[in-house]
Order: sequence, then structure tokens, then C-alpha cells
Amino acid sequence: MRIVADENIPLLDSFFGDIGDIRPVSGRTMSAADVQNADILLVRSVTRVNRALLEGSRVRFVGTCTIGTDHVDQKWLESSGITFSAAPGCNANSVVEYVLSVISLHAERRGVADWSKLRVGIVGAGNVGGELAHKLDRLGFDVVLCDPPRAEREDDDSQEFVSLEEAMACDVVTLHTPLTREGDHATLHMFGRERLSSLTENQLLINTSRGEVIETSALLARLDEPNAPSVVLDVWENEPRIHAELMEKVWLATPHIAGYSLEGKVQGSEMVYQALSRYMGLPARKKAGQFLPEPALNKLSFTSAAEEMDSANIAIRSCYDPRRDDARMRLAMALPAEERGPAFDRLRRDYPVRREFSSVKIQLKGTSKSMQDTFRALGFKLKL
Ligand SMILES: NC(=O)c1ccc[n+]([C@@H]2O[C@H](COP(=O)([O-])OP(=O)(O)OC[C@H]3O[C@@H](n4cnc5c(N)ncnc54)[C@H](O)[C@@H]3O)[C@@H](O)[C@H]2O)c1
Ligand SMILES: O=C(O)[C@H](O)[C@H](O)COP(=O)(O)O
Repeated sequence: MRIVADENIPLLDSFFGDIGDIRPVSGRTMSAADVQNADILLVRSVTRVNRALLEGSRVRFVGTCTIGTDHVDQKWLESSGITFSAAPGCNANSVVEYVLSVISLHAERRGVADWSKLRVGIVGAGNVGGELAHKLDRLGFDVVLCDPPRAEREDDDSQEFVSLEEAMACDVVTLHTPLTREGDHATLHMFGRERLSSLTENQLLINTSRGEVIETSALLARLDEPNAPSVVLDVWENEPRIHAELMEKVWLATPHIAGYSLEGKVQGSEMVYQALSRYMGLPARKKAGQFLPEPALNKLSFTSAAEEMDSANIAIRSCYDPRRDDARMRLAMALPAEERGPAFDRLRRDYPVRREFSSVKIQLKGTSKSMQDTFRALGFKLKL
């Protein structure tokens, strides 16, 4: 079996080495010639998988080690008899932790002593949005969900959904839809001039979905107006050639790494390994957990003198602080225009190891029940 794979897929050899001969190539520049003699193609989100790439090749199985699938022409694959598999939910928790860290910074910078007083509107309540809602709910936040496709499908009233207008009236509006270009609920440029004009300076807009869900020119114009909202962007139109002027105008800018916890990336590889093993009728015995190294930070300790929100902020930011990614990105984007695209990709390729909250044990001595509940809700392991 010949496997052509994006060189940035973690643990390629560990997961797929005994299934076939692996040829790692650059995902961004992968060409039809690269895949012509492959039986299996493994990608991440930066490779356009379509007729132009695969027609005439031997490829029979395509796996993307990512949640998003907008880079894959699934209709064409199906019509060509090529099996396709993605990794739904693999890095959902990583994105949730990114958003929680951003909200904690926002609350602090706005002088909101109790972050759970912020109302959060989640647009797109699937794996990421659903998990975020669950955690925020446990943390005591008032959360509303806007998900018209789910609202249409689920008519049992067990979950309440609100209109986009209501979600957009919240203190924090966070986007978790896929990028879709067709259909009644297409999300391409869903946030254009009119919708962005409803946001005000007291609000925070976070986009970790896909850059194209927001119309760049409309956001640029909105950010030049008085009373503009705070904006955090992890995803951009036209990655890796992002709009540098937009980056300068947003509060926090990161290079599409919200899902880049080590756990999230390794789970993406594991899920495609499992799908490929099923496709080939092979046993799938390897698990992501067996490949995760010991975390650099594995314990934090708080005493009865610790204040709840301060301690939560310390723990959250010890694991993940988006301001570090923001600083790295602004430095890289200060390069001459023609060097920025490769620099954006390098930030992603050489991303430092980031571990999820669950890799840290929190020792709490003599602290309140409420503080223990907060740490549990965030996903930390407790040692009482
Ligand atoms: N920044 C990152 O690193 C990163 C990481 C993971 C995922 N993502 C992106 O986040 C997206 C969401 O991930 P997920 O795992 O939650 O996907 P998902 O498919 O589980 O959920 C998406 C939800 O959005 C809803 N939706 C679709 N169109 C909508 C619309 N017009 N308005 C409101 N809701 C709509 C769907 O009904 C679904 O419930 C992915 O498609 C991917 O593009 C980004
Ligand atoms: O869709 C996803 O899973 C995420 O956007 C993912 O983190 C993208 O990472 P990439 O495939 O570009 O490395």
C-alpha cells in the first residue's frame, strides 16, 4: 500500500507505518503528481482534495485528520467510489479551552470580577459549540445557542435555540459553524456589513470556525467605525495570505491554532487510523493516549488563601494563554508581504507543544466547594 500524507500529520509512522509505505509531502503544495501512485491519501485542512488532485490516481481512501471538511469535495469523492473519513470532534476540547482562555482575559480586561456574568451566544452548536455550552453552563454562565439546522431537525423541544439576532446581542459571540457555500444555511460571508453593524464596543466577537464565515472587507470597515466590538480571530480569509491590516485592528490574532493542543492533533491521527483500519479490515489497537508524553506542567497547588477567579485564571493561562500566540503572529506578520504566507504556515508547523487542562492535576487544600466545582467544570483533574 502506498500512502501519501501531509508531513504535518503527527505520529504518521506510529499510526500508519505498518499499514503501508508512507511518503510525507507538504500539504499546502500537494499536487496531482504527488498522489498519482498512492492508494491512500491522508491530509489536513490545507490540501484541496478534489477532481483536480485525484482524477486518474489510484487513491481509494482519503482521510482528513481534522474536524473541518470544507477543503474536501465529498460529492466528487463519492461519485468516484473513493472512501472518505474525517475526524469529527478530535480537537473540539482544544478549541473550547482556547475560547475559555479568551473569555477569561476579556473579563479581566473589562473589569468583570465574575466572568460568569457575561452572557455568551454560541453560533453553531455541534461538537465544539456543544462542548463549549456544556462547560460554560457548568461554570454558571448564561448561554444561548443559535443553530438553525439543528433547530429544524430537532423538533422535540429538549434543546432551546435562539435566533442569530438574539445570539448576537450577547456580551460574547463565538462562532462554531462549518464553512458551507450552498443551501439554506450557507455560512460563507454570513457575517457581512449588516450583521457586524449590530455589534457594539461592549461586545466580544470570537471566530475559530473558518475565516470565510466573516467577510473581511466588512469587518475591516466595522473596526474603523466608532463603537466597534473587540474581535478575536484564529481563522482568516485566504490563509496563509491573511489580511495584515485586519490583524492590526483585532484585539487578539492567532494563526489557526485553536485546535492545536497535542491531544487534539493526536486524536485526529487516531480517528483516521481507526477509519482506515476498518476500511482495510485490520484490527485498530493503537490509541492516542499511548503516544502522549508526560506534560511539562503536571501539577498546580492552591491553598485556602487563594481567590477563586484569580486561581482559575492562573491555571487556565498556565496551560494556554492566547496572548503568546498573538505576539508570535504579530512578529511574523511584520515581515515583508511576500514572506508572510510562509511565515503563517511556519507558525503552525512549528507550533509549541500545548497540553489540555486535563493534563494538569490541581491540588486544592482547604478551598471552597465552589472553587473545586469551577476547576472540575474547566476540565482539570483535582487532588483534594
Ligand atoms: N480553529 C480551529 O483550529 C478549528 C478546530 C476545529 C474546528 N474548527 C472549525 O469549527 C467548525 C465547527 O466544528 P464542530 O466540530 O463543532 O462542527 P460540527 O459539524 O460538529 O458542528 C457545526 C454546527 O454548526 C451548525 N450550523 C451549520 N450552519 C449553521 C448556520 N448557518 N448557523 C448556525 N449554525 C450552523 C450545524 O448544524 C452544527 O450543529 C468546523 O467545521 C471547523 O471548520 C476550527
Ligand atoms: O478543522 C480542524 O480540525 C481545524 O481547523 C484544524 O486544527 C486545522 O488544522 P490543520 O489541518 O490546518 O493543520
